[in-house]
Amino acid sequence: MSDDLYLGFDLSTQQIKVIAINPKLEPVLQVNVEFDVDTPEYKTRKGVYTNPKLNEVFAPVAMWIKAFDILLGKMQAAGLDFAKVKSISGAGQQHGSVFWSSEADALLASLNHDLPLEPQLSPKAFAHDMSPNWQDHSTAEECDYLEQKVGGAEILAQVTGSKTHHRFTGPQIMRFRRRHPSRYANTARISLVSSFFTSLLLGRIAPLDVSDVCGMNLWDIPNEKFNEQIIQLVAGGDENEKDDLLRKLGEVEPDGGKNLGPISDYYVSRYGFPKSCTITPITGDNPATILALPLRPLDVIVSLGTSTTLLVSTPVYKTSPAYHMFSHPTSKGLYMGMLCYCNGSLAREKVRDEINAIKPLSEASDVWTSFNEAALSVPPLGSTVDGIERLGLYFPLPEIVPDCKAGTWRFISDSSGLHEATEQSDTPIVDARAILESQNLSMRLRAGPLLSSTGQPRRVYVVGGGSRNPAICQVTGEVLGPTEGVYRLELSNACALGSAYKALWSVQRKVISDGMYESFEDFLSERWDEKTMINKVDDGYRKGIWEKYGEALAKFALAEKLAINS
Ligand SMILES: Nc1ncnc2c1ncn2[C@@H]1O[C@H](COP(=O)(O)OP(=O)(O)O)[C@@H](O)[C@H]1O
Ligand SMILES: O=C(CO)[C@@H](O)[C@H](O)COP(=O)(O)O
Repeated sequence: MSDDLYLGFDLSTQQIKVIAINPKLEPVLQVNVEFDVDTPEYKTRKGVYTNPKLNEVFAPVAMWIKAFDILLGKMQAAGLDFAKVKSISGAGQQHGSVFWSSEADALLASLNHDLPLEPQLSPKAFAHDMSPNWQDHSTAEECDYLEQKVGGAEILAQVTGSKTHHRFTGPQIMRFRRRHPSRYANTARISLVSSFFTSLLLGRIAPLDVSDVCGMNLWDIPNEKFNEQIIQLVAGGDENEKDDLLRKLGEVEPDGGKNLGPISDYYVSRYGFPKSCTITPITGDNPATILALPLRPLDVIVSLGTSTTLLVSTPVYKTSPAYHMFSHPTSKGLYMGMLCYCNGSLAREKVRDEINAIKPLSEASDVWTSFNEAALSVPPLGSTVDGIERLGLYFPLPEIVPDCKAGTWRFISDSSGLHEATEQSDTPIVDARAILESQNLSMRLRAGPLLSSTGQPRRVYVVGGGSRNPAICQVTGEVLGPTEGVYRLELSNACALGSAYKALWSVQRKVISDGMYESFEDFLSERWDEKTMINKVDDGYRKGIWEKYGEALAKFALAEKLAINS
């Protein structure tokens, strides 16, 4: 076995990470750079800036480039032999856009290897210094306009895989054009975070990725092309404006395993990458996550990063305004179904901090100890002997699923129905279980139709920062009730890992016939060793408890309606 290396990067909300693997899929290096900590001069909080008055959330593009410079330096300091790197792929937080200036191509092509990247590209390579972030909720007007013009949420979902969403790139580009007309006019090309990162590695502006392009509300998934009606609406109305936006967006690369070309000479001279190192399209962080595991029908991944996402891989293109469909990142004919929640780990951290404020931590405990004790000390749904149950909704940020303003709502269910409740003396303790239950009840309510007739999964795989938490894993098992249990991917960087697998596959996939390659699924299943990669962290289905949560679904749906209408 050779000692070649394959890299998977991840440019996510709060950090940039890399995993290097060898051809046996074994990780040999993991390094990360945390934006708030390692690039403090940008003064972001959790990797972003917010403007609550306008519901805006955005991130400085220069910070990502600076963080990438730092990450490469850390990889060097860790002794990574860049000369052994055969291929690179990666993952980017989805939906964010980067607005390149007309100087970008020339600047990318003439990088001086004596200098870091950031001062050579920023600000001149960009028509706008910020990237709208997936947590942004500023495009209600644009979403309503597009939905009304195209004929409603169902039609948009059929065509683009999703109804309009505030964070999706089409509505975001439309708002950018209206608010910053001269910057839009000065924009030569628009990348997603994924193709922006591919461009940095290639030294030229890269095509959009086949899966990540589905997070824009612009791509006609069944017909595999941009939807010209929507493009024209986003671009401002006439044919010329439509063509201009199509030029700005550029091509979409249909093959997720494509060798896009060799790495830019900049990295060869500065870090010692081989000239032959290939760049494979960087995709979205969620599409890359499904590449980290050999998924079978009825398996779901729950990704517990800054966002919470539920992901399935399916051959059926069945759309609904309730969830998202994306083209699969490697396999034509397969699709990724997804639910995405804005209030994932940051909402859990808020409840955790409220509990820690009343229950000071002992030296031995970590920051999650009291939260976990609280979550597991309360019975399912906080039930009392006299049949009272408690539910809650915890949205410190406006939520995507359901589309709801920011707020916290607590409910009591008794024989007379569901009532909104005020805070009580045990509130933060009960909240610990209630927030985990409500996050899982919401997934169960909506993912059911994507799964079996009973809505019960075979396995739940948990990945991402929150998957290290045993209480979170247990409540996930209790509510979703997978028949084979809950498994944790031991490497918490699932999307970086899936990306590294994609880089390896792109180089080693066998040619089956003219233009046909060995599928990613076959390639991975042959090499993947369940015993070393995952651990069972919860038994999943518990008779009686799963059914109890099933009965609570209608009440939970009502609680959501009450919160939306409040
Ligand atoms: N033991 C833990 N329990 C619960 N949450 C955790 C734990 N460890 C890390 N996290 C959460 O994981 C989040 C980061 O996850 P990660 O997958 O790295 O996110 P991203 O890819 O979005 O940057 C943090 O917001 C943190 O709250
Ligand atoms: O908006 C979505 C998916 O639609 C988010 O999942 C982003 O892709 C950001 O992911 P993390 O930083 O939480 O990994």
